Amino acid sequence: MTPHGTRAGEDAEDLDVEEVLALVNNSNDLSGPAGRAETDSRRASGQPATSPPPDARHHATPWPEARATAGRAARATRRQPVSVPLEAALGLTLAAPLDALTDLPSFDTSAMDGWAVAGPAPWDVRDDGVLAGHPVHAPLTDGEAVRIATGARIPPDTTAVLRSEHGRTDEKGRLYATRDVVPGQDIRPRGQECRSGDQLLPVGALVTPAVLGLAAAAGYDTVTAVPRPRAEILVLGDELLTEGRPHDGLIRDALGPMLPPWLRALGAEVTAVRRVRDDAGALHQAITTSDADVVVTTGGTAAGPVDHVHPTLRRIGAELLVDGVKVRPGHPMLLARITETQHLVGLPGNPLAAVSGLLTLAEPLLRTLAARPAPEPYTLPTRDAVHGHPYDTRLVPVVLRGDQAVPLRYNGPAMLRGIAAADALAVVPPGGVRPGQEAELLDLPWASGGIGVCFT
Ligand SMILES: Nc1nc2c(c(=O)[nH]1)N[C@H]1C(S)=C(S)[C@@H](COP(=O)(O)OP(=O)(O)OC[C@H]3O[C@@H](n4cnc5c(N)ncnc54)[C@H](O)[C@@H]3O)O[C@H]1N2
Ligand code: MOO
Repeated sequence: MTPHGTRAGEDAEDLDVEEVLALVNNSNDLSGPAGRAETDSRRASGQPATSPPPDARHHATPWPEARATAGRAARATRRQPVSVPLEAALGLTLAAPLDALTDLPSFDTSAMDGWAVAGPAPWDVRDDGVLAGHPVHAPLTDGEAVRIATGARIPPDTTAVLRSEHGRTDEKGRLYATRDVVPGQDIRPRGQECRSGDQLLPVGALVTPAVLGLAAAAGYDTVTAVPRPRAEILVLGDELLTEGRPHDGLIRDALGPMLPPWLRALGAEVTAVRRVRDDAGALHQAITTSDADVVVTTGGTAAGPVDHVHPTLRRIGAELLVDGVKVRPGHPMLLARITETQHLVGLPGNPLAAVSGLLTLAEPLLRTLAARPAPEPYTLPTRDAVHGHPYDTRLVPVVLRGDQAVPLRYNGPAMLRGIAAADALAVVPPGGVRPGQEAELLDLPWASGGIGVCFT
């Protein structure tokens, strides 16, 4: 069982994601300005949630603001902490403090292979020995020694542990030390690392492989954590093939294979990947029957004859939080609140535009739902000049070489060749960057070396 630590009189089980996030990320002002306040006041006034009229859609959101809005969007969503077996907890955020369930070490322990000795040398060595995992041994009396292994319990009344390389026996089998013996040497006293009840890690800590080890050592079988947000992927497009080579105007679905592991790396549990034909009724059915925290659609965000995402969101009365972003590629991306507890991220169909939507909208949204801390922003000089868009931010695949970001070719919206070789995306402001100019970088989950590399 997992204990329920308390914080200032609160039951940890009552902590919701918002509180955990506040603890994880308390230096950021996440209370947020416009978007949230506007949403809340609209709700409070009882007005129906509606998308803006079509003629307002060209008022795309600036890229930094779109990310901030996505990061704030889920803050009001209450998600109850869950008890998770250690083997399933990697990458989650602790929703209760990790308090030691035992002293560590939980008994006086030998730090070395050698002898437990009592009193001054020489010592008569007992016939038996003490191994790790053995129960308590009979007390030693002065002048006695017993062979002992690293990790074994120290017999009562032991003065010190003599390492095997620091002892020699005479012809009568008596043991001598070849250097001074300091009382207590090479004994790890019970409670040296912690006492039962000590807080080992606070609420908000990320469960890393090391945390799993610490939790196990401290007696845990489960930890109390923020659950992984559940994401369902709806792949739209009648032109998509799931196998073989493109033919007769049909193309391979590149997003079906790419999105599930990417979303997992961003902290989501992917519950399903469903292919939805270009039919408004089918899309309506798929969205309204989903029980995922986040529905991710691909394609159908623009204004073509079979682009059904906007009309469907209007039909269900979804609240459009972001409707188009001033970013290239990916400008038709969108974020909507479809129920009190569910969001929809609409990724454009062009594959690199979809990646842009993942990093712009899905990443901050999932991060908030999972109560993960925001990555520290960082910049590097770009080796080469990168053309900018006149008004919009560009996201350009780069490889990191030394302390420089090297822009890659094949960075068009429909291309994956650049991103497949990349370490990061460079954020290129309107107007572009000159050679040697610093640009912000968004690490790709597998290149960052962070917990995200664990595609569990
Ligand atoms: N009149 C306008 N047309 C378009 C605009 C615009 O502003 N005005 N924006 C363009 C941009 S930019 C993008 S990006 C796309 C976004 O289109 P949709 O989200 O509606 O996506 P689709 O039309 O369904 O597909 C676009 C493109 O991507 C291919 N695709 C779709 N899904 C997949 C997939 N799973 N794997 C691989 N490729 C996929 C699809 O076949 C199309 O070629 O709109 C532009 N048009
Ligand atoms: O979003 Mo589109 O793919 O910019 O070019």
